[in-house]
Amino acid sequence: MRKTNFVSNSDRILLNSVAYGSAADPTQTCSLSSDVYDPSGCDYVPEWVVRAGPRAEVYFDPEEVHAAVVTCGGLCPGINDVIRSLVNTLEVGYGVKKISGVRYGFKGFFSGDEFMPLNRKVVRNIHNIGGSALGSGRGGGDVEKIVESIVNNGINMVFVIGGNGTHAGANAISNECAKRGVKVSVVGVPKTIDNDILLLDKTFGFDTAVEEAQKAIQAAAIEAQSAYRGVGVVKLMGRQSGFIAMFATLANGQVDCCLIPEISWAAHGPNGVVEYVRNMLDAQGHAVVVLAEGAGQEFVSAGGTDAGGNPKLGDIGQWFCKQLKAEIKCDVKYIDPTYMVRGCVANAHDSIMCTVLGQNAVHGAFAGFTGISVGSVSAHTAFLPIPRMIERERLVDPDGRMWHRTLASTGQPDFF
Ligand SMILES: Nc1ncnc2c1ncn2[C@@H]1O[C@H](COP(=O)(O)OP(=O)(O)OP(=O)(O)O)[C@@H](O)[C@H]1O
Ligand SMILES: O=P(O)(O)OC[C@H]1O[C@](O)(CO)[C@@H](O)[C@@H]1O
Ligand SMILES: [Mg+2]
Repeated sequence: MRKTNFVSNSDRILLNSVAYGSAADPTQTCSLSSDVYDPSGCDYVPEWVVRAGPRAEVYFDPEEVHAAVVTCGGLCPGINDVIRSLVNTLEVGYGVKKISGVRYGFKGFFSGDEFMPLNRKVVRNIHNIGGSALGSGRGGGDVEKIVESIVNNGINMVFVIGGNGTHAGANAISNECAKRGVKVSVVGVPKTIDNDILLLDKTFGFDTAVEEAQKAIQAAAIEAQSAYRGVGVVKLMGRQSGFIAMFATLANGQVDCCLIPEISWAAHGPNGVVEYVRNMLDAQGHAVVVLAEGAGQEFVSAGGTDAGGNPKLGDIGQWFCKQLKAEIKCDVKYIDPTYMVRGCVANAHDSIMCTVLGQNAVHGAFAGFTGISVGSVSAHTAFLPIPRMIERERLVDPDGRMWHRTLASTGQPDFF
């Protein structure tokens, strides 16, 4: 480690960088109006978070470190970039020799699958392929068994790459280790194409997913414009948060209607989306609709949860196309790119972000932090307390400026 540019534990990053933020501002100290951000009416946001970076004093002797890396939940462009950055920083930056990759999510701690030995050579080119070199998975969040594995394998650093659920698991592991007096640093790296983690500027992979989604929307627009009364319908990922749909809609600029989980809408009736599409067809001859997969679940959800405890979704895209075909004369082309927006290599922006996050996660562990995650806050990299980040999913603010920009682009009305 070159002994330059050390960061002090007292260095802070301002979380709320806007003075007198409006009530709909997600980073404001107390939210009084938006029931999306805070049903109780007052959403406390700490003023500062700790600045990430290397510390002059480190808590661990690199010779004695056994680091484990695990990736959980759905895939996201850039996971391999993070793994690569973690390994490079551990090995080259600090001289760690023992790094283990845990296979297929949390259950890899106790499934009997061998850990994958990781070193600079193994990870050299993994960022050139999508997915997770370790395998990812849902389920297996058995904290007792995980901590037993940590103890039995002499692991003292755990890097957990995952979303809200994974971070809840990471926090529980950190707490259980503390309870048992096991000295382990558990550090998260937020991974979600949905961009649904509180307090962060943006999560890695989101940008790439939005970019990939452009291909689907562009194709839908071309199909719609080339057909007689053509309607292009695109369903994009976004379980509870509509960030991908909103950003992809804004970036594309040809979308007539964007439907997201945060905003309820009527399909039928004079103010419904079907009627709106009919009007668009009459007026301009074609229409393009983008739906987040979590939108309109009240019409299609059969209930139930997946192995990670996430709600199982009904197919709103298919359902919506069926309504269109039943009610109006039109030629519907439905595009559901599903996993294509996340099963790909990270773009340059995300790749760099992943490198920065991975490096700082290692700095955090060596500084002796545990139960923290690392993320971009006000354009700086910060260490954040996991519980505060996962109080709930981050959602699109229906009163926020980005959604209003989207409405200005599509020209859509309220659908109720
Ligand atoms: N409170 C918890 N304690 C222990 N483990 C948990 C907890 N919550 C979730 N987990 C574990 O974390 C795993 C990953 O969570 P989940 O499947 O929700 O993915 P995620 O990290 O939220 O990513 P994605 O954004 O893809 O959903 C779960 O499968 C579960 O095993
Ligand atoms: O089919 P899987 O792998 O469970 O993941 C699907 C979910 O994962 C996400 O991509 C989040 O990671 C959601 O947008 C989506 O609903
Ligand atoms: Mg989840």
